[in-house]
Amino acid sequence: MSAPDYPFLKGHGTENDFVLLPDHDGALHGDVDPERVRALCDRRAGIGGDGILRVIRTAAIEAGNGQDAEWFMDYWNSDGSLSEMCGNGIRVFGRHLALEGLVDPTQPVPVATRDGVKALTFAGGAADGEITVDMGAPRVLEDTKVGVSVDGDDRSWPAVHVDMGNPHAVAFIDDLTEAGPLLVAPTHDPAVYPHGVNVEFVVRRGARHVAMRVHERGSGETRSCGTGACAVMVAAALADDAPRDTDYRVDLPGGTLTIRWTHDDRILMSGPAVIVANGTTRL
Ligand SMILES: N[C@@H](CCC[C@H](N)C(=O)O)C(=O)O
Repeated sequence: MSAPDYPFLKGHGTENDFVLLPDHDGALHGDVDPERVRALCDRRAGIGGDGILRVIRTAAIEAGNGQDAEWFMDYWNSDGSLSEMCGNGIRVFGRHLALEGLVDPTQPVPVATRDGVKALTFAGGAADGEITVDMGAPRVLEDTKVGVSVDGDDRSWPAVHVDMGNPHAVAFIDDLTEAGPLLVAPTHDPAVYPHGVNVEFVVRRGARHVAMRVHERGSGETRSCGTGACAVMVAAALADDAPRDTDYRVDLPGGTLTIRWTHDDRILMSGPAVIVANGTTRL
């Protein structure tokens, strides 16, 4: 008997790339488990991606319990671990729902996640324009420290601890190359981050304009991280004593995101989201 063919799509948001698994009622794909996630995300033996977005109805997944949204973003990192939230992923997820006619892009679209419901607003139609996500309120916690080792030289920096539903450590540095190749996770205080942390390295580019690199928990260095860009904006706005409702431009290796911290303490993240392929997989 041949292996079943499962439907998948591939998409990205500022080159943070994902394999989408449409599994609307939780019955089509069988188990989505860490081993399968790693196989699908493998860039040589699989389809390749920084993570998996299972597209499932909130009613069909326990993590969706009590959330008021039809669709649940079941996000997995490429190493098979779960995360509470993915800022680029949720825009790609929304683009897919809109393209398939599963939601109405002329209205705000609620999407349930492990960090609660987020609302998506589409600037263009289903297929075009940026998508803005209301990411909710950031939590700024006590400062901490991160470090890397570059050619045997140990470097460390103070870091701002920002929780965007998932954990972040934001370090301001002088030059983005200072952080080295980021092939392994930067050192951090395990007492502060018992479940690991996403680490952002940031430089100033101008007024309300920064650039960053990120080492993501569970995925390694990626071309972009939406929650990371939000954490960076919060750290920069605090350092600048910026008034609320000011837009920051955040440049990442894979593109640009615009982030606003509103007067009512919400973070709005705007950026592109693209579906590039669909097909079937035996994985
Ligand atoms: N790339 C994502 C964040 C994905 C989750 C992260 N690696 C974690 O483990 O918290 C984004 O765009 O926010």
